[in-house]
Amino acid sequence: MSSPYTVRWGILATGWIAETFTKDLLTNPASRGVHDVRHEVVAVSSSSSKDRAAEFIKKVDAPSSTKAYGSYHELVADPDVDIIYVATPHSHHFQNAMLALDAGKNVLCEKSLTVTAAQTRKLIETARSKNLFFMEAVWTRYFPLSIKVRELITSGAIGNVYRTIADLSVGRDAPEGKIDFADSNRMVNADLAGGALLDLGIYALTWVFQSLYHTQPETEKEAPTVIAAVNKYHTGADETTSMILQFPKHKSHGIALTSLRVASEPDSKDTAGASIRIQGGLGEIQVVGPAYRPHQLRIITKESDGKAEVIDFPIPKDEARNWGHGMFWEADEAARCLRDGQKESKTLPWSESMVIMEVMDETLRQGGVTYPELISTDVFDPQSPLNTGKR
Ligand SMILES: NC(=O)C1=CN([C@@H]2O[C@H](COP(=O)(O)OP(=O)(O)OC[C@H]3O[C@@H](n4cnc5c(N)ncnc54)[C@H](OP(=O)(O)O)[C@@H]3O)[C@@H](O)[C@H]2O)C=CC1
Ligand SMILES: O=C1OC[C@@H](O)[C@H](O)[C@H]1O
Repeated sequence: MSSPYTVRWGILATGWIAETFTKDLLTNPASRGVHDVRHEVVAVSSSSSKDRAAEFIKKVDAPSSTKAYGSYHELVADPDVDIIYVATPHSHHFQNAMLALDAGKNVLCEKSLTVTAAQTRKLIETARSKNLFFMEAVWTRYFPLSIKVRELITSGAIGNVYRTIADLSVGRDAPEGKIDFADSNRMVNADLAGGALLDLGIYALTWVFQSLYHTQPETEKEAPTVIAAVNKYHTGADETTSMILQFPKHKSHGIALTSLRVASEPDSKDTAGASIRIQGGLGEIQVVGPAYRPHQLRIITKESDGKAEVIDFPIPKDEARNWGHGMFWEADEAARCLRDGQKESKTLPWSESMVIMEVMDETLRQGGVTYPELISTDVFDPQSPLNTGKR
């Protein structure tokens, strides 16, 4: 057997998801049955300080040879790095991903990809013109569970899919009209592109798009129209957003829901029912667990007489590190694309990221949500405070 293709990662930012993703990178791929690719973490950068990057390296138990940088600029200039993982708040994604692409680096960028569709367009154009790999890190798409759902749909297991209802909401309602996040928290802070839609609604949309758009034959791809209802929080960010997406030619509807007030899973024990229901003429696929990290499918078809076939999808753990979150599958996808010279992932192509961003743009427009110029401009500025960390 040939040796696995190795990808050398540079981690941009040192927050919660950077830590989770990097720990996944450091798991043994064999623990999830993967033998064709592997990952090395070669450098970490923090806009706060070099010490913070060094602490992060220790915390995730990365090799001692991993380089610590005190600036994003140094990271993107490192010739040993093949691909940069952008793990800053949404507000920063456009400038940070541009910084990396501009320096000739491939990029995996956290969700939501950008604040505006125009920013996403600019990133795609830049990746294309520089012949670089670029992908939105919607990790859920790469789960074996998601692959199974797409297979079930395209094989006709539930007939034509006419409707998908998907919800990702976290119940953080608090007294006196407040939400249980400090106003400075990235979940509600407009300066960090906070709000339910960009942070959580993207997952509800992911399920609508996987089931009603991605699975459409290439020649029949149809972008949806959207009607949205949006409640705004006092910070200006959206707190509850509901969208009806219509795909007229396909006669299908997607209902994507998100809220910071009510919970899609009030007790986290699956008793509230499936957070995603994909409904076809011949049956239904129910996706159980939070929309970002579901763990079970229930397939109910007319043929099975209403009896559900239940399939569990546990997240594999690397026993040696006592870790496994599920973000490694998207990293494996990025590695395979790099190995095969593909500049975009077939599982989440640039065109689809673009249409999703357009739906989010339109939703925010209908809801009257606007973000500051610094974070919504599509003019790249290497010296933007978003790149230098001078806050
Ligand atoms: N895929 C998933 O499951 C998840 C994805 N996410 C996504 O990851 C991104 C980051 O989220 P998360 O890790 O929770 O955020 P954190 O606040 O925990 O971390 C963000 C990091 O970005 C850097 N940063 C740079 N400028 C700022 C600034 N002005 N304010 C705050 N942070 C700044 C900091 O790193 P430094 O100081 O080192 O530069 C900080 O640690 C978001 O886009 C979010 O949507 C988040 C959670 C789960
Ligand atoms: O991507 C995410 O998934 C998990 C949520 O808790 C988090 O807020 C969000 O950023």
